Amino acid sequence: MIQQIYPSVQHSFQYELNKDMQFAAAHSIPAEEAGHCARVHGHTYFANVTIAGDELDSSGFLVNFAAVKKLIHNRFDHTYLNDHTDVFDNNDPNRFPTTEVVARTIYEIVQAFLDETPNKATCVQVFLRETPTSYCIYRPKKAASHD
Ligand SMILES: Nc1nc2c(c(=O)[nH]1)N=C([C@H](O)[C@H](O)COP(=O)(O)OP(=O)(O)OP(=O)(O)O)CN2
Ligand SMILES: [Zn+2]
Repeated sequence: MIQQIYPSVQHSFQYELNKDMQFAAAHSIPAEEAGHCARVHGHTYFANVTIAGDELDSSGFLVNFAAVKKLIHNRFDHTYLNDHTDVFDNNDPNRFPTTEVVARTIYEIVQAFLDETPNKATCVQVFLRETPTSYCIYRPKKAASHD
């Protein structure tokens, strides 16, 4: 699915960057309702990460494409997602490695990295395809306004 057009996300930033990547990983969903997905099985995940901002860094990048790939692909490719107990938890449905939770986790990893960069870009969308017929889009809620 790389090179497909993804749903667009509304924002008012001047720059928007998109990084496609894929990783092969196994998982199991530890819930009776998951049926055969409760058994260990694998997918080739396709992720599209959308990052936006107004400021470029000293390389003229919003963020280096390679850094985004390294964060996600290098961490999860050819692994068993349930083993990543720093981000997934077989005892907490909000942290089972479902498409929804993996998409949110990719957002959290990318945003934590961006928060440490000088130009502080924002991850505005993660599109995650798990199978040819199933995908999830995660978009963070906008920070609450206090004025
Ligand atoms: N909301 C969710 N539902 C399901 C998830 C999920 O992460 N979130 N995951 C699964 C399974 O892990 C499976 O990987 C995907 O299931 P499914 O799309 O049903 O896969 P199929 O190939 O069987 O799909 P068909 O196109 O219907 O053949 C299940 N549900
Ligand atoms: Zn699955």
